[in-house]
Amino acid sequence: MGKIVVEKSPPLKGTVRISGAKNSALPILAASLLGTEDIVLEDVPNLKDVDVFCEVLSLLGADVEKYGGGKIKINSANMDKYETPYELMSKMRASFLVMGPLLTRLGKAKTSLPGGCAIGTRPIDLHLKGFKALGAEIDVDHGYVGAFGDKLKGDRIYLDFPSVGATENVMMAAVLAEGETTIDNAAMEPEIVDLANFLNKMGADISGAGTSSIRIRGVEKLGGATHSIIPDRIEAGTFMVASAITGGDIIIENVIPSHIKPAIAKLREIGCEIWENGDKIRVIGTADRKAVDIKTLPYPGFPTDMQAQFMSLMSVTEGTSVIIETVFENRFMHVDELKRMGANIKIDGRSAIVQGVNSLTSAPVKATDLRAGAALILAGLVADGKTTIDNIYHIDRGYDGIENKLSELGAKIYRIE
Ligand SMILES: CC(=O)N[C@H]1[C@@H](OP(=O)(O)OP(=O)(O)OC[C@H]2O[C@@H](n3ccc(=O)[nH]c3=O)[C@H](O)[C@@H]2O)O[C@H](CO)[C@@H](O)[C@@H]1O
Ligand SMILES: C=C(OP(=O)(O)O)C(=O)O
Repeated sequence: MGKIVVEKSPPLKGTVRISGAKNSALPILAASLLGTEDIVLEDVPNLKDVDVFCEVLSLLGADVEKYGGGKIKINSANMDKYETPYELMSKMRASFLVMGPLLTRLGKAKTSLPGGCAIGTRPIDLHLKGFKALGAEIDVDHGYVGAFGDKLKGDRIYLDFPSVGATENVMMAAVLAEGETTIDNAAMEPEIVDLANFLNKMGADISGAGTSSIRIRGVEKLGGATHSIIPDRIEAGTFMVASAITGGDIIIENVIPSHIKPAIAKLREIGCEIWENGDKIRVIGTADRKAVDIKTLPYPGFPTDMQAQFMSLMSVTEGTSVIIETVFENRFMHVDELKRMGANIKIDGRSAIVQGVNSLTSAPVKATDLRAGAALILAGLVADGKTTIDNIYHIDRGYDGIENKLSELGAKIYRIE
């Protein structure tokens, strides 16, 4: 596995096109197990996570054909396996999203327990609570979790936290259950809406996605669909910060501005100029930035997946910023790496107190998780010298050609073996 090298770069200029959203593509790939006819997905991002998910689908017996250019055809008519092995599960937590579809379509599902990761323990209790409410028996044994139930029955389910994954898994399990299911305190992320739209195209009957109460009326079977994945709001936000941190002037294409409102609002508070025009956003950075405070929250609050990138920006913004992480209990792994580059950050429980410094210096650093990796790239764009980033497989999980896209905007970034 190579490394990414980032050198201090000029202000970024030009236009960048955002890829389809990882966090939509993965649940939609899982949902493709529910249909018995051809499914054609467009604008699927070219990511390691998508490759692994396609491997999982093939292993379960689905036919998966990749055409390039973000187009994938899936047919799950002959899907007959119900077990996902540890080897694939350990590569990507989101593969747990096959549980709901397998359970409701085959009456059984078994996968290895996902375990914790760098950003937190990430339990699955809410997913299991939902499956149980639909009538499934849950069995946890030898590191595997099984869910069994020949005919699921709709029910009213309250999620103690608006978990994105639990909302998706339970919604997918409920589409073929008998009767009506309501998910209360559901997650409201745009990716939930994209998944519901896709399922409805396949013949499901879901209403209320995008609100905190989702109603699913069970149907007998689902067919095929053609669907374009929505743009990745986190990739868009990352490029917005890249323009802000370098004092650049870039146009970001293929973005839905209403999906990324908190990042737009914060960048405006910081002093950047932002223009929204249809599916484009222009971000003009400035050296004269103001410190701001940030608190991550479920959608429509400030996304936890943008916290690390804003931490890099606040590290080189005069004044004191307080960043509070409320979604994951351990999502500050990037702090030590940024400190190695000269950032002045103190952690106090779930808060990071960032005292802006005039400049960062390059250092060999490690991407501890996906967004931490993005934050280090952003810091590298303004640090003196050459920053070498290791463990870049995290970055490849979720960014489609990030170094090519940044290079085209004038950044000095490349990969070495
Ligand atoms: C593939 C995908 O879409 N990943 C996103 C998804 O992850 P994911 O779906 O894993 O995130 P969740 O919304 O489920 O997790 C949010 C919080 O709920 C907790 N929790 C979750 C499930 C559960 O059964 N019990 C429980 O306590 C988690 O530990 C975490 O503290 O939403 C996160 C929160 O926006 C994003 O950071 C991830 O990028
Ligand atoms: C945490 C993330 O993803 P995942 O849930 O796939 O680990 C992310 O996209 O920042």
